[in-house]
Amino acid sequence: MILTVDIGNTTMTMGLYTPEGVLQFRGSIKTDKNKTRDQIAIDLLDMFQLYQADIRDVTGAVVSSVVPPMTGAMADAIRQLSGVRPMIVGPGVKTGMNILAEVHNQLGADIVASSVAALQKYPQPIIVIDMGTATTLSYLGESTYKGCVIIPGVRIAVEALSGRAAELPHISLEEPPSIFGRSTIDAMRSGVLYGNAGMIDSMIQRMEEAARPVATVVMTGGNAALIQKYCKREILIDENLLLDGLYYLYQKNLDRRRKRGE
Ligand SMILES: Nc1ncnc2c1ncn2[C@@H]1O[C@H](COP(=O)(O)OP(=O)(O)O)[C@@H](O)[C@H]1O
Ligand SMILES: CC(C)(COP(=O)(O)O)[C@@H](O)C(=O)NCCC(=O)O
Ligand SMILES: [K+]
Repeated sequence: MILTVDIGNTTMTMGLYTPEGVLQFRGSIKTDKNKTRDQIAIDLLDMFQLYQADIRDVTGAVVSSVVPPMTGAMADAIRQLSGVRPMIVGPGVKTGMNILAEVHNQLGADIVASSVAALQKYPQPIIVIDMGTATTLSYLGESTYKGCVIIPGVRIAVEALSGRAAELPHISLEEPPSIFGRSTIDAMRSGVLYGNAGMIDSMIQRMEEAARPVATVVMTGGNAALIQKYCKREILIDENLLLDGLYYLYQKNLDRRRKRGE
């Protein structure tokens, strides 16, 4: 079994794949930079117990992280529990994808993983949208990562607004009765939901104008379902995109790791 783990700024998501690539379970736990290695190990054990799987069946593991202080602790915890040394997505990992980036290792490991998965799963050119802590849109064509945009995420934008405007409350993101807010809360909900959806539609259009029209727009991340339903463009939702990418990266690098005796 192959364990895949993505450490994002809000959640750590874990998935267990069979060697053939069938996802057995996917679970997530809140990201917390202050956790010790032991606490992370307990989180892993809990997740396996919850989904009635045995961590000793893990024969390979792969981790992507955009939270550097947690990467080493997660790798250590996986090694302690399964005896497997995880592959860390970063310099030295073969992606099979040409990356047009000025500083190669600056590109987030999560963006690398979901781009690899999108190229494997969908017709090109592709725009991959990750609605996580940050909202990112990446443009892929000719098996090449051509660049991305990074935008404040849906939740952090609305939290910043509530935090900085004395009369604006913290709100839950539910559908307002109409685009015209007639209470403060509905006005904020309308602004956040339709505003983010409109921004996504417009960014897709601008990226297509700057490159070529795309064959696929695919969205993932914790806020994907919330925003996709208000977008005018047809957008696929793929909740497993990032973890699938980690599984593919693991498979692509298997021979290389074997040769190095890892
Ligand atoms: N069940 C959920 N668990 C965690 N975050 C969620 C959930 N549903 C929606 N969200 C929202 O999704 C965002 C986090 O998305 P996620 O893809 O986990 O981010 P990251 O990859 O940055 O950790 C947050 O803005 C959060 O408000
Ligand atoms: C853009 C991100 C903050 C998104 O993180 P997330 O919302 O998934 O937690 C992350 O991919 C990151 O830190 N990237 C490094 C900078 C770059 O990709 O260019
Ligand atoms: K995540």
